Amino acid sequence: MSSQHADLLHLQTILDSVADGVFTVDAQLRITLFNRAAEQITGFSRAEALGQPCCEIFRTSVCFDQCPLRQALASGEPVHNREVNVLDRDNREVPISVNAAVLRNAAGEPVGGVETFRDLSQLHALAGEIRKKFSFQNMISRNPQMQQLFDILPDIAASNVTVLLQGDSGTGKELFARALHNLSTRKDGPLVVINCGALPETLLEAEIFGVRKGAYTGAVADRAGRLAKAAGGTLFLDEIGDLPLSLQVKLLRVLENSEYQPLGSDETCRADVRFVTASHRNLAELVEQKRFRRDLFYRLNVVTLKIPSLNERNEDIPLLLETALERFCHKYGKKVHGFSPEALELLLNHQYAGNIRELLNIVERAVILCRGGQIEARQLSLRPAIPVSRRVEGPPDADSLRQMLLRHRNNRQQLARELGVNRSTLWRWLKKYRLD
Ligand SMILES: Nc1ncnc2c1ncn2[C@@H]1O[C@H](COP(=O)(O)OP(=O)(O)OP(=O)(O)O)[C@@H](O)[C@H]1O
Repeated sequence: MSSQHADLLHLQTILDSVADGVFTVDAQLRITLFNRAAEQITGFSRAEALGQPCCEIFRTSVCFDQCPLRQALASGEPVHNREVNVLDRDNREVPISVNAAVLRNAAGEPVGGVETFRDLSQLHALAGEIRKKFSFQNMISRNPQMQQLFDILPDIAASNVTVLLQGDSGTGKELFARALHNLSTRKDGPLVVINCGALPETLLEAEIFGVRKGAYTGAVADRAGRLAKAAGGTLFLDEIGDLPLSLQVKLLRVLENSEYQPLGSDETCRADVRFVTASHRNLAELVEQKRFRRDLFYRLNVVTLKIPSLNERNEDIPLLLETALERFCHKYGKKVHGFSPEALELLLNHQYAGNIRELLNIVERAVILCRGGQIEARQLSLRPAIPVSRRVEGPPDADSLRQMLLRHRNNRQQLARELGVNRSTLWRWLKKYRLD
């Protein structure tokens, strides 16, 4: 046996004792070594693999446009921890993490490459289990405060009590409202949502309480309000802090004796709804400022659930990112397996002023832009964080808002996205400064 052959056998024995899959290629990307773990993960035997172009044996989702080996050979730099899927011999997809590096001869010239890879199937299965464990009614959180809310939600839902949800924009208040409805005895009835900040006073009154024909010019027929539409179910009043004082009196009456009168009518109707309300503003403070009726406040906050902002539960960011990635890959038919280490670093340290809605927007945009197997930092286009003071106080000053609106050429959806708020919040801000 030549000494070169003996060296090769030694090397093969060493490689076979490694738990990760390892193969090497020559300059033409033909397989020259293939260890036991590589056989187990791909299902191909060493005899089948040796001498074959690596893309015929090691069939990954990135072979033709983002091959880690080609990239390492082209740049001379190793590629680390790239998550891809490999098709095994039976055409089953196996998730793996890949590293690639250049092999050089004694003179330092590239003569081929080495790829090592780890089977992530078990890790993924475990991640799925963890996600299941921390999911509740379409909401995901491992934060102890949120877990406590998940825990008490079924009892609160069953009690039919009026619930006030307090939390910043994008924290999931509407998801909580839906969960309260779905877990209640009214689940087979309708869940009707109305945003009290999105309509001017008269329209809002007509929307909630309904209109009788002739109540005002244009009211040519009777129109049922959301209170009537929600009969037998739940009425979710979002941004209740924006309800004008005149309507607060009317709502109080419904809460006290279930009675109301549609606009332009003397007839008294009975309401059969469960109320859930939400506000990103502190209602108790609005009461002190005399902008919200104290008696209504006490009626609404029989049970108040405070939903923490995403900054108060950073531990949720990885799970949310992973779920969002899966959701948007499915929506756009893309195969993106993860985030590059730099992208992940940015995402984990970002201040999500728009909370979960902002996180979802960032991932959605990145998935749309992503061409390779993973999301890169440049696809995130993270805007600088909005200062905390602005987040809590509300809109930027009138001038800044006007300039931002101009910059987005009046496209409110884009502007709302930049500010990390929903469109109705932006609508209120524009109205406040008469920019609407
Ligand atoms: N815990 C969560 N897990 C997964 N997705 C979530 C979670 N919380 C919120 N989301 C998602 O984030 C987005 C915003 O949530 P939602 O509309 O419920 O927030 P909100 O507090 O009602 O916002 P706003 O006050 O601006 O109306 C939605 O797409 C929702 O599905």
